[in-house]
Amino acid sequence: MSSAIKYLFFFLISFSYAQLPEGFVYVKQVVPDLDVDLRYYSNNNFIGKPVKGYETDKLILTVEAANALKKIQKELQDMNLCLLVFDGYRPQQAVNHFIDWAKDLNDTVNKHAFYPNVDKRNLFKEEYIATRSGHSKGSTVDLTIIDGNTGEPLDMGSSFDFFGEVSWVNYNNITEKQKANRMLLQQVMLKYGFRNYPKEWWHFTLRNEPFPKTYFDFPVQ
Ligand SMILES: C[C@@H](N)C(=O)N[C@H](C)C(=O)O
Ligand SMILES: [Zn+2]
Repeated sequence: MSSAIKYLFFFLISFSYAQLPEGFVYVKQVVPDLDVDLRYYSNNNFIGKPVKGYETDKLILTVEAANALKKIQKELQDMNLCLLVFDGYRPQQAVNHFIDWAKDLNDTVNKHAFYPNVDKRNLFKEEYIATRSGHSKGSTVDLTIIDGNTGEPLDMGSSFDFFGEVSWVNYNNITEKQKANRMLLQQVMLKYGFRNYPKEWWHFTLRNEPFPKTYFDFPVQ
């Protein structure tokens, strides 16, 4: 490719990304081969429709969190595995949408798939959803591991955002294979500086997060 064409290519690419606050990146610019399925941009989530503040399916994180994911992806690829990310930076307006949704107890369209055994009124009380989320600080991710050949997620014993005891990391009544898959995810995430939230096997926060006290609200666009 000639340098003029290269320049044009990067010029055009840069138009598809908005300007982010300093310290944040579009993760695909750091880890181009990362699989992302931003669930809150879709109907496939616990509220059953796209969430406010998610205007595109582009994953955004702090630079530090994205760099850590790059190392994790590399380590997994050496085992013919990859990461699949469901959520990263989450604006406060999205969290506020969750809070408003929770007030309408008649709206249970996706209860069967995401919280069949938890009363909707208890989702915040039981800490499956937070009113002030680590995600809004930009260094928290929800993710799993997929098989490099098939693209199928490893069996973790429950699906992403299945709110209930079966998703607690140390839940015992799952198969040895499911436990081993959870442990692999734990091990690789902890190795590169993340800590897990014990009630959700998929939720990890960078220990040395650069914005530990700031809840951001810029949209995902
Ligand atoms: C909603 C779920 N994906 C999640 O991220 N839960 C934690 C507790 C949060 O809301 O920060
Ligand atoms: Zn999460």
